[in-house]
Amino acid sequence: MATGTPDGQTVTPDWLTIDVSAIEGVRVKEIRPVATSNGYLTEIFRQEWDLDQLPVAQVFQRTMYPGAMTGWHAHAATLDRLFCCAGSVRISLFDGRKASPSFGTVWHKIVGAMRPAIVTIPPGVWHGVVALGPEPALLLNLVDKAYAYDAPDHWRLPPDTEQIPYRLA
Ligand SMILES: Cc1cn([C@H]2C[C@H](O)[C@@H](COP(=O)(O)OP(=O)(O)O[C@H]3O[C@H](C)C(=O)[C@H](O)[C@H]3O)O2)c(=O)[nH]c1=O
Repeated sequence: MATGTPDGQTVTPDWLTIDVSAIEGVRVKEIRPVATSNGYLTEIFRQEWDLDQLPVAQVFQRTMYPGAMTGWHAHAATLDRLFCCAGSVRISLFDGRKASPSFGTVWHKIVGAMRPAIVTIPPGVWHGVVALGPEPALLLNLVDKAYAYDAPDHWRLPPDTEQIPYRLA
């Protein structure tokens, strides 16, 4: 056999990814849909899951065409809680908080209708989302502070920025 590199472990025996807490404060809750006689029921968020202690101030839906991408963005004060309810997305994160133990870390999570999960992203963590696969992706965001139309808490970097060691594009 030619020399190669062996795969490392990526999932536990019950198929949970093993790199869940790579970035300080980022939480991932995998959710198992309940099969019913006429479809499925999937919970999205419960306070008692203890992902954070913050309110849900607004819920909005982001529709992404196949292949669409949001550039790198971060919030100074707002916590994002992302849930992909149709299609599939890759959420890429970069910890830009100098005081964080995971400062400088890049981490990715693929979620979607086949693998529901809610991902919480604290302020100061840069994120970019890419819609994967042939279907539009529907992303819900349950934020702790409602969007301010006149002064959005929304900071941006280009997808190929030198400041983050991962190219979204
Ligand atoms: C968040 C929001 C936006 N808008 C308007 C503002 C823009 O004209 C347009 C698109 O919003 P934005 O440029 O913020 O879209 P994205 O850059 O894709 O980012 C949004 O979707 C990704 C996945 C995130 O994680 C962000 O938190 C979220 O803001 O909708 C509103 O009218 N109300 C709102 O609540």
